[in-house]
Amino acid sequence: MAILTVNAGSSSLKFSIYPTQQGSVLPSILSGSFEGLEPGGKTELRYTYEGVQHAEYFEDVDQDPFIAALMHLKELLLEIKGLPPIRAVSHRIVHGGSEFFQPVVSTDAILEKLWAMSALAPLHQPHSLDGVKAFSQVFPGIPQVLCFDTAFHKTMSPLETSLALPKEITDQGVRRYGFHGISYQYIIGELLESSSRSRDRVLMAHLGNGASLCAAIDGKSIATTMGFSALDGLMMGTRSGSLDAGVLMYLVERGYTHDQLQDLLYRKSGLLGVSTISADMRKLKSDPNPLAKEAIELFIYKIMREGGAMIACLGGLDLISFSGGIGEHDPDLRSSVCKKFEWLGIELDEALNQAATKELTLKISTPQSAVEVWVVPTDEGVMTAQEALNLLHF
Ligand SMILES: Nc1ncnc2c1ncn2[C@@H]1O[C@H](COP(=O)(O)OP(=O)(O)O)[C@@H](O)[C@H]1O
Ligand SMILES: CC(=O)OP(=O)(O)O
Ligand SMILES: [Mg+2]
Repeated sequence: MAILTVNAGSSSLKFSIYPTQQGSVLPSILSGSFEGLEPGGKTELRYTYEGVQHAEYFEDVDQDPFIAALMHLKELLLEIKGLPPIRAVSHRIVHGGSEFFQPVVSTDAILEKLWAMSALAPLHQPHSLDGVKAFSQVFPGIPQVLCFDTAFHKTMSPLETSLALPKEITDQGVRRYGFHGISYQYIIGELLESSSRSRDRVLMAHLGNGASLCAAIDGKSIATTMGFSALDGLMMGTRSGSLDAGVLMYLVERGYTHDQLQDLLYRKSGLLGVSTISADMRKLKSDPNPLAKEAIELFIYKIMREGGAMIACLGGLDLISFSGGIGEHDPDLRSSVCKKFEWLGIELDEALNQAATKELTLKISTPQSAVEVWVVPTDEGVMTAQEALNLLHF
């Protein structure tokens, strides 16, 4: 028996199949991702099955690229012979709102409530829910488990989640929620196994296409940079991060519609908007255009600025970790961020930093560093598989 996990990120669709045995999740036998899921773009499917890597490229001009990717995944799973029977599909769902803080088995009533939250995470929620619908059709009668990114942050205090708005607005559920929770739950689990300082004042940085920071004490989230929606906090691949609401009023006065604002803030800002070149850190690093450098500098500056607030919430810092596509693969970025926090007594072992690979959770600070620095390759897949198994007990 096995669990299929599906993670619809903002720029990618990741999937894995994990066999299970006597209540345990075994290492994945098939895993892969669709990248470049932008309208009109070229989609790249990479997957590994039984240790062999495969790559395919395709263009779907007439369809939403996420829907096209879901269709390809469906075909791939039907094509590959010898896969163990899928007993559950477990989905990462970005927004659970004020109601869903535990994994649940999907029902029509739950899906309807989650659809209503799409405007709060427009790059994710519709894709995830389309995924649930698609896989209910491919695997009829198989439970579809929904795991929420917001759930990990349920331990945040009312002070942290409150917004200084009139009560009639906050009573509607307008508050800070926080995201990347499935990733943070995995990261803190790795840190708890690896470091004696992981119960102290910990700052986790999830830096992918979407990016956020989470402050944790005793393994629990106490503050995070994303808020009501997945727009808040750090600068991201195509999202602005924290923004003075006065800018929105200025743009509305100049005729911007809701859809134009959504497109501007979620899809055209961040690294892409500032650089005018790309949302992909790899491309920006190799581009001589000064705007690419400017975008990277601003990305790092925002981590320092928001990180400072998180460290104040923690009352100091004992451990910082880097995860996500950028956090795991970019030693220069890690080094630049650590330099900004040198005043805390952080000392990076540059050789270890350069050597950190995607596969290993690794400490990259020197023994005398006042703050431990770790690279933790996050794994939202195994976390969602584990949650499904905990819920369904097979
Ligand atoms: N070697 C690398 N160096 C710098 N950045 C990288 C590298 N590999 C991947 N990335 C960055 O990781 C991002 C994707 O991160 P990921 O966490 O997979 O995204 P998502 O938010 O879609 O889950 C890419 O946009 C790219 O900028
Ligand atoms: C919440 C979020 O931004 O997720 P991702 O980084 O996967 O896009
Ligand atoms: Mg992601």
